[in-house]
Amino acid sequence: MNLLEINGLTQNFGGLCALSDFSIRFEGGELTGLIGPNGAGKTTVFNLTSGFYRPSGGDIRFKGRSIVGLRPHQITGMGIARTFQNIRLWNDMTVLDNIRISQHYSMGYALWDALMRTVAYGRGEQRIHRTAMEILEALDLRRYATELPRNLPYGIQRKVEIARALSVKPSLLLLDEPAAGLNSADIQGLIQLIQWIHDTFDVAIWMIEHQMAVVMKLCSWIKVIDFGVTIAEGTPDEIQNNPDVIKAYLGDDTI
Ligand SMILES: Nc1ncnc2c1ncn2[C@@H]1O[C@H](COP(=O)(O)OP(=O)(O)OP(=O)(O)O)[C@@H](O)[C@H]1O
Repeated sequence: MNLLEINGLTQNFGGLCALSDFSIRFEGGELTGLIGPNGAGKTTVFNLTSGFYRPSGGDIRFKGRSIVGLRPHQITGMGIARTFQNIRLWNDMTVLDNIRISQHYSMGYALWDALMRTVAYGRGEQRIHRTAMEILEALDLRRYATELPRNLPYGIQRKVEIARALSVKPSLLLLDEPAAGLNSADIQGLIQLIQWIHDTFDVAIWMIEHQMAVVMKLCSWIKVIDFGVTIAEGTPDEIQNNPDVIKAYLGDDTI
């Protein structure tokens, strides 16, 4: 059984076909890239996979089950976590609370427990706190636990967002332009971090990225879309030398 299987995914927005007949498979453990020029439909693919949009056509199966029509939190609960192109942290909550809140889908207790502060509630909260601290420790973020995200450098905010996604122990992690807005030193750190996450956790990573150095360094397989249509897929070498890809990006120049 494939971890993720997308077949014939199509998304129309009014008269605009943002994505057409998109298919991909993950067996588990891959580090795969999704690239394409601005407006190609990349984030649409992630929004569909994570339940933010309901597709106009096609199917998305995760661990053998169709997830079309499920709510984002249900999909997260099944094991797909994501980050966003524009960082979406709760700026009035501490870093620790940002991580804790993302895990509440798996609390294992009902509203009643929360209202009555039952033993199950207490245990659930302790487990959430422990997991959050472990993930902060693992990503070397513990010192920021009590800080508000808005007071942190952009590169650290990115890392916190990745930590939050990882804290739900996903089997598939979607990273939407993780290098956006980072300086070159932060980008080197990000490359190392993503590689470390991939080597350390049992997680497949699917990444949208405009920074070719990041994609080419990290991904063993890359899919390219343009105007919602898949125009190429292959290894970094194959993609860099693919004339259709070069044309889509730069006309007649190289990437
Ligand atoms: N909710 C929406 N309503 C209408 N049009 C949308 C919506 N979301 C995306 N689009 C359109 O769909 C197309 C694909 O957008 P998408 O954000 O998926 O592209 P992208 O490849 O992620 O672009 P970028 O690299 O610039 O982030 C664009 O023309 C965009 O304007």
